[in-house]
Amino acid sequence: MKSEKLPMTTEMTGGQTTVRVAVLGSPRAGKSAVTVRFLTKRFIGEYNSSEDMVYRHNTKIDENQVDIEVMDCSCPENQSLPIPETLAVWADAFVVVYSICDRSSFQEAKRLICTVQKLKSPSYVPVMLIANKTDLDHRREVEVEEGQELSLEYGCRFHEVSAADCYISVHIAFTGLMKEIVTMVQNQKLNSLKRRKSSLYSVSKAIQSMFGKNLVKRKPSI
Ligand SMILES: Nc1nc2c(ncn2[C@@H]2O[C@H](COP(=O)(O)OP(=O)(O)OP(=O)(O)O)[C@@H](O)[C@H]2O)c(=O)[nH]1
Repeated sequence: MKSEKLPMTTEMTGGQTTVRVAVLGSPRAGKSAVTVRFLTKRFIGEYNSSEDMVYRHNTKIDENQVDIEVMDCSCPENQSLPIPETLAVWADAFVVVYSICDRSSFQEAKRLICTVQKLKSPSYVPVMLIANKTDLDHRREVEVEEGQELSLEYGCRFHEVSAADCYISVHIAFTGLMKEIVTMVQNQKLNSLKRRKSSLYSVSKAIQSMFGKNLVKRKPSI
């Protein structure tokens, strides 16, 4: 994962929201396939996977125009890399992908969820666990119940999908996550606005008590 020079803030300017999502998982779990399927509706069989890739996309979610940035994090074979702190700061949410045909990718998914939650602690971070390659059910090594249990344990979303076979399963999963992030970003903005108004009110009150003037006629509605 190469993530040293990342912009570090979630933005909401005017009606435009930017949400940033990092896609993590074992090598060959299908991170690129899932990401590209969501963003382009297409399944592309093979990707150059030695570099982190940031995809940008603009879409409408619940009447909000949203800029989505998705970082497809590369993962060298046979290595469990630490998650860079810059990536944890950059991302508003994480998608953790495993393959239902590869138990080790499921174990790695558990490690990754645990790590991102620790890195973001004590803040809540939306995490979505994606079990990919359901079209290969005959080679299944991880049962659907195991994915459900893991998601319950860590309080994250869970979807089984096939990037190869089914756009709609990928679309439903990602759209749900996007909606959650947009709502979170909007609530954060609303709360900081409320805090600003209430601190302005406190300053006015302090000035009023110092100078005895009736500077504050009524509490601003927030
Ligand atoms: N049958 C099947 N194959 C898939 C699916 N998704 C991805 N693949 C295949 O799995 C292999 C790995 O997919 P990638 O999307 O490159 O996986 P990745 O996690 O990005 O891999 P790295 O970048 O190497 O870590 C490719 O051969 C894909 O064609 C799927 O849903 N079903």
